[in-house]
This record gives sequence, structure tokens and C-alpha cells, in this order.
Amino acid sequence: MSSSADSEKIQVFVRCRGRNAKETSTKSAVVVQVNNDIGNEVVLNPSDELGVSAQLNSKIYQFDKVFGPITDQRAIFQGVASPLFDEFLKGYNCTLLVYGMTSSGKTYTMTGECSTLENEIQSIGDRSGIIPRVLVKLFDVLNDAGQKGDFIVKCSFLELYNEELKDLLAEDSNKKLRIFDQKNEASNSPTTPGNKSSIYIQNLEEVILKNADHGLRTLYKGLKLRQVAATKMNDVSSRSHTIFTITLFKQNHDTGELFRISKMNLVDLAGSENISRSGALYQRAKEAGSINQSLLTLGRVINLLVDKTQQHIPYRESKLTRLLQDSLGGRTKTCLIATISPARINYEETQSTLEYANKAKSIQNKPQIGSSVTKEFLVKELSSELSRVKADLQANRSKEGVFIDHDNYRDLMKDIQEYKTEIEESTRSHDIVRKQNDSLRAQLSAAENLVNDQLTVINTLNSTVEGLHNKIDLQKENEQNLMISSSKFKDIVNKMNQNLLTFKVYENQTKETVLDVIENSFHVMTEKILETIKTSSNNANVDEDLKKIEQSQHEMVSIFQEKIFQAHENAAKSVAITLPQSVSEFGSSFKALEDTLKSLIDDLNASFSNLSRENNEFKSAVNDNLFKNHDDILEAAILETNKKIEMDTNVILNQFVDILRDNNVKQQKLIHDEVNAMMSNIIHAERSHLDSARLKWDNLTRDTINICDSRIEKGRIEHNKEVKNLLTKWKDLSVSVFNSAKSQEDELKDISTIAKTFVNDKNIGSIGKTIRGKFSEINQMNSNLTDTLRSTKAGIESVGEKLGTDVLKTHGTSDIGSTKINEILDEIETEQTQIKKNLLPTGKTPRRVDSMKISSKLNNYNNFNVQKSPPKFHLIGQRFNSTNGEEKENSIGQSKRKASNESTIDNINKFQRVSNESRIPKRRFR
Ligand SMILES: Nc1ncnc2c1ncn2[C@@H]1O[C@H](COP(=O)(O)OP(=O)(O)OP(=O)(O)O)[C@@H](O)[C@H]1O
Repeated sequence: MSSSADSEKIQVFVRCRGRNAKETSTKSAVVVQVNNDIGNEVVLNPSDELGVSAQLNSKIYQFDKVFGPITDQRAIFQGVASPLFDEFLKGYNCTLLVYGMTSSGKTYTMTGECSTLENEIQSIGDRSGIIPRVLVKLFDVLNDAGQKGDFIVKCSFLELYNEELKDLLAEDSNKKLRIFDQKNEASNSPTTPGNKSSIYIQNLEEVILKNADHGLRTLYKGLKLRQVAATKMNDVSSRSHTIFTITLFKQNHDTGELFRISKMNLVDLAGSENISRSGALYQRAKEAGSINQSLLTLGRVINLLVDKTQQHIPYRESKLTRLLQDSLGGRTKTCLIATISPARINYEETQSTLEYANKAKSIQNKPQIGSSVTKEFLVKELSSELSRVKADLQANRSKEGVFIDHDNYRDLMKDIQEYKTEIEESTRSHDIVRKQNDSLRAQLSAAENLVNDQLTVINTLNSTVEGLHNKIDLQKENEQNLMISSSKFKDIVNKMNQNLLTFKVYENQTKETVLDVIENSFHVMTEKILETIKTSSNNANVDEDLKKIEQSQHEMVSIFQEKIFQAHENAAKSVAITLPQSVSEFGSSFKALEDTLKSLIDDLNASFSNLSRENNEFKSAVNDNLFKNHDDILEAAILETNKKIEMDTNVILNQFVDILRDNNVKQQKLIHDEVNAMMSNIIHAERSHLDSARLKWDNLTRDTINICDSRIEKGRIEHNKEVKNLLTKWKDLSVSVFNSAKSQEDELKDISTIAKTFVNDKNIGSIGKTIRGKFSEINQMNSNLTDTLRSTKAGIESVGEKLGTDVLKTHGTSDIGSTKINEILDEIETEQTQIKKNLLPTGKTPRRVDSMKISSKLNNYNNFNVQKSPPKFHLIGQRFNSTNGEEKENSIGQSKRKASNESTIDNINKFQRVSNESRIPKRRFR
């Protein structure tokens, strides 16, 4: 499935823009020399020199291509991205990175200048960068008539800021992105050859692109999100990295069923500038530090990749290097564009960028054709994506409140659980930090105590030093005395030297005198002598002359001796006079010097013994006092610190809770708004679907109602007719009941008369007893009859109720039957009372009653009731009442009435039976 290739170095390009407004306004000289258009060399010369010395000072870098200030966006695409794009189409994974300091043109190169307003997005323009051009070219090529086979294009867009990943295409910005290593095993998936690990980003939104326009819109949507973040957080763009990834699933011509997967990562790295130069303050420095961490790790990774002896490459030390792992020393075809500024003010950054790029030239990759998937696999993947979306949609349609499908809900809950774990972990690390803080604070307070103690010692030492200073002053005084003494001593020595000089003068004078004596006196004398000798040579008396000479010699020597002696004596005298004085002066000076030295030594000794005493005291103070008896202070300080920290923690936790709550409210509002919008869309769509069906339904309902209405109207008329008939019948019935009641009344009267006669008849005494017994039975029958009549009355009343007063009123009828029966009942009751009265108080045999007569009358009445069951009728106005209900009602009414009639017949039969048993010869009394 994959074709292995030899290793190849990653390609490195440089793009040097022209000076920007800031650089020209500050008159920053050009220190970068490149071909105006395309070349291979960058010469960096920071000095102002020209000619040979400039050549000596400059540094030359060689790259695959170097683009000068006049190179336009199209040329960059042609020169760098297009060859890489061809590889991407062949199935290679490709990565293109732009690297450089802020404002050097990274984003301009990668994305270009474009409007993010949706209605302004048409196609690419002169200033469009690499990504839009790749998207347009990709769909041009794929839709080209010559190209065979299906394809699917997906894209994702993520930002790495402060070591946090952010999905620039996600609707739900709360989903956290995580990087996982994914082991692709050949047996599990047909997608990847061999056992290789790749990176998988959980929750990263991948948009399936329909066409180039859709691709551009998706890109600009992400850029817009990035812009919003950039305006909120100053300068995010220069400190964040973005990766726009295009994934292509392309049908393989040869294998047909297989789709080759290749990815193209287009990476805009964060500004590589030195944060100290950007003047970043603490917080920003922290953030920038993290960005530099990524770039630093990237640099380290590049260095180690270049150094062939290195086995371990620290890809995992930053998210950026983890994401780019396969692009650096991996299986991807990689290009790097280093963007630089030509101006002197950016010299250092430019140099560092060039060094970086120069290193990157040596990185070796082993590009391999990417993996493939089967058509089924792809369809399965797309269907699962589709079903996920459908499930969400379904959930949205069918629920109120929560609009999320189960799987997504589970994912969400998993995320929440992970957040919880993270919070727990941070709480734990917070506790650890707090403990460390506690111990540090304890150490601090101990150190403070130590400092206090030491301050006391220092104060003591200060006073000691003060004493020592005094002593030094004294010593200085002594030294001055010593100086005075020594200068006196010098004077004496000078004097002695003078004396010696005087002595020498005397000596010289003596010498001169001697020479004078010898040269003058002696010579004169000798000449005199010689003259004398010459004059006296004729003189024979030589001896005498010699004697004379000798004598004069002697005289001369004695004069000479005397003169010498005199001179010596003078000198000795002068020395003898001055020397003792000088010696005595020297002696006294020496004595003074000795005294001064002695007092100096004494003072020094005293100082040293003082110092030693102080030192001993300091030592004992340190030994005895330091780190002792501070437990209480320490404990109180610890308690106090703990309290403060606890308060701080609570404040932080409360703030955290508030933030969570606010966030929750925001999210709820967001969900609510989203759902509302979505629901109104869905409702709108459903309504338009339903409109035609509703119209149909409305027409049908209207027709049905009209039909029903006409039928009901017809029924109502028939019913009214029936009711009228019924009422007529009812009137007849009432009249016949009235008549029968009347005849019963008459009969009862007869019975009463007969009873009276019967009671007064004396012949019946013998059977009186039996009859009395039977009479009580008749009595019972009578009361039964009364009950029966009552139930009949209730029946009639219920019929009346059923008919409705309105109907009765409309047809001018009254409750004749029921009134009549009441009257009959009353009469029967009166009659009974009368019979009882007649029978019981007198104790006489009751009069014979024509029970047959009574019985037949009652029978007539009851038979009439049974035959005339109440008429059926329908309640008007209850259009939709079920006929079953009516039937049920009627059948209950009928059965009730039937039961009541049956009991009446029963009673009458009993009555008849009793009457027959007690039958006596019929006699009529008048
Ligand atoms: N080659 C170029 N031709 C014309 N204009 C350019 C060129 N390079 C950069 N620019 C302009 O310079 C400005 C800064 O460039 P850009 O935003 O691309 O820098 P950047 O390196 O991405 O900076 P940052 O790291 O801060 O995001 C933009 O206005 C851009 O249009």
C-alpha cells in the first residue's frame, strides 16, 4: 500500500520582504542582500563598509530558493507550494511551515491578505496566500474532466496558543482538544501500512469541503475566529501557531475500490522574536515564554535531528513538536519558508532566523506515500458521521430542553468527568503548593527571627567597631607621634651627616694644608737648601750645610706637625663639641620612638583582647540564642499564615465557582439561543412541509362537518317527529293511566264499602280468625303494592326527566301520570289506615274484601306499565356522543323498568294467590 522512498532533506526557502513603513521612517539601513526576484543566496552584512572589507564582514547563506522583495504571492505559490501540492496529489503527506520574526510576512505568505466578510469572499486575488491558492487549485484539479475517480476533501484548522489547542472551526468552543498517539495496526485498519504511530486529535472538527468556495469560506471563518481572539487578547496572532490541514481521500485509478489518504499541513508559526526586545511584561513574558518553549523545542528538535548521533528526539516536550513529529524526520515531505526583514533594526532576529533555517536544511525525512482505505470503510466512516449529525438533529426535533444525542451526551459527560478530575488534580497540586508555601513561610519566619538575632549581634558588633574605631584613632595619633619622632630622628641623622661633612672639610683643609706645606714651604725650603748647597758648593763645609738643612727640615717638620696637630685639634674640638649634643639628641629621639612603639603595641594588644572578648561573646550569643526558644513565634506565624492562605484559597475557589457559574449561564444561554434558532428553523421547515397536508385536511374536515351537519339536521327533524309521536302516545298513556287510576279509586271505594259491610256481617265470625290472619298478609301485599306503585312513579319520573322539561313544555304536556299515581298511593294509604282502624281497634273480624277486584285493577295498571316501555330518544346537541352510550343508557333504563314491572307483577300474583286462598262466597253489598 505504501511505497518507501529514500531519505531526502527538507527544502528550505527564504522570503525577504521590502522595508516596511516603520523601517523606512526610522531610516534603518538594509543589511540583507538578496536578488530582487529569485536567487539562492542571502548575504547578511551589518557593517556600513563596502567592497572587500564588506565581503570580509558579511555572512553568506545558501538555500533552495531565495525570494526577493519583488516576488509576488503567485510566484511564491509556484516556487514552493505548487511542487509540494503535486506530491500531495500523488498521495504523500506534506507539510509547509513558515518561520520568522513578527511582521516578517509569515501570515502574508501563508494566508495572504483577504477579507473575512462572507459576502466579499469570491475567489483568490493578487494578495492571497498559499492556503487559498492550494484550495482553489485542489478543486480545479479534482474537478478537471481528465481526472477520474471519486474524492473527498476534508479540512481542519487549529490554533496552538500558550500550549493550549483551540479548534478554529468548532461550533462548540468548549470541547477540549487532546492529542493522542494512535497506533495504526495493519490488521485493524486497512488504512496504514505496518505498525506506525500517528497523532490523533480528539474532538477536532473536520469539515467536508464541497468545493473551493466552501473551502475558502471555511478558512475565513477560522481566520475570523482567530481575529476575534486577537483583538480580545493583544497580539495573539504573533504568539500563536496555526495549522490548516487538508485531507484528501482520492480514489486510486489502479485499485478502484481503494481511496488513498494524503494530508497537507500548512503551518503558520508564532513570531520567533526575542521577548526581551518586545518589552514583554511579566504575564506576557510568561505567555511568550510558552510560545518560545514551543519554538525552543522545535529548535532543539531540529538541532538533534541534524546531529546524527542523537537517538532520542524530544518531540513530546511541546505540543507543536508533537503535532509536527511526522513532518520533522518522519515520513512527510516538508518545506520551510523563512521570512525575513531586510532592515538593520531586525538584524539580530534575521540572523537567528537564517541560522535556524540553515540548520533545518540538514534534516532528513523519509517520505512515503500515505495510506489507503477501502470505499466501504470510507462510506462507513461518512455514514457514522452522518448518523451522528442525524442523531443530533433528531434529538433536537424530538426533545425539549436537552438537544443532544446519547453518544454525544456520553462524550460530554466524559468531558465533564475529565474536567472534574482536572479540578481535583489542580486542587491536589494546589494543596501541595500550599504545603510548600507553608513550609516556606515557616522558613521565612525562622529566617526573619534569625535576621533579628543577627541584627542584635550586628548592633553589638557595631558598638565594638565603634570602640575599635576609637582605638584606631588613638593608634593614628600614636602613629603621628611616631612620625614626628622619626622625623626628629632624621634631623639628627642629618645633623650628624653635616658634622661628618664638616669633619670632611676639616680633613680636606688639613690635606690642603699638608699639600701646601709640602708643595710650598717644603719645596721652597728644599730649593733654598739646594741653593744654599749650590752657593756653598765651593764651600767645603758640606756637613755643616747638611746640618743646616737637617735643622731647617726638622724645623719645617715640626712646623708641619704643629700645623697638622693644630688642624686635627681644631677638627676634634669641633666634633667633640657637636657630637655629644647630636648623640644625646639621637638618644632622646630614639627613646621617644621606643615609647611610642611601646604604647602602640600596648594599644594593639588591648584592641586584640577586646576583639577576642567580643568574638567570644558573639560566639556564645550565636550558640546560645540562635534557633532557640522560637517555637511559639513559629507556631503563631504558621497559624496566621495558614489562615491567610485558607482565606486566599477560599477567595480563589469562590472566584472559580463564580466563573464556572457564569460560564454555565453563558453556555445555557448559548444552547438556548442555538436551540431556539434551530427549532424555529425546523418548525418553519416542518410547517412548509405540513402546509399542503393541512390544506387537504382542512378541506376534508370542512366537507365531513358539512355532511355531518346535514345528517344531524335530518336526524333532528326525524327525532323531533318521533318525540312528538311519543308525546302524543305519552298523553294517551297518561289519560289511560288517569282513567285506570280513577276506576281503581272507584274500585277501592267499593272495596272499602264491601270491607265495611264485611266487618259488620255477623255470619262470618267463624272464619273471622283465619281471615284476620290472611288480612295481615293482604296488608303486607298492600304495602308491597305501594312500593311497586312508588317504583312505577320513579320510572315515570325518570322517563319525564329523560324527555326533558323543555320538550314537555314545548309540547304543552304535564306530568299527569306521576301525579295520578301519587294520588292513588295516597288513597291506598288512607284506605289501608281506614281498614286497620276498622279492624284492629275493635278486634272484630274484618269485613270481607273483594280482593279479586283489587287485584285485577292493580294488575291492569301494572300490565299497562310493562307493555308501555319508555320511548327511545336521542339527546339533541351532543353531536359526537357514541350510540353505544345511548344504547347502554337505554338498556339500563329498560332493565330497571323491567325489574320494577316484574316485581309489581310478582306482588300482584302473590296478592291474587292470597286472595284466592281466602276466597269466600262472593256477595255484593250496596
Ligand atoms: N512580501 C510582502 N509583500 C507585501 N506586504 C507584506 C509582505 N510581507 C509582509 N507584508 C505586510 O506586512 C505586514 C505584516 O505581515 P504579517 O502579518 O504577514 O507578518 P507575520 O510575520 O505573520 O507577523 P506576526 O508574527 O505578528 O503574525 C502585513 O500588513 C503584510 O501585509
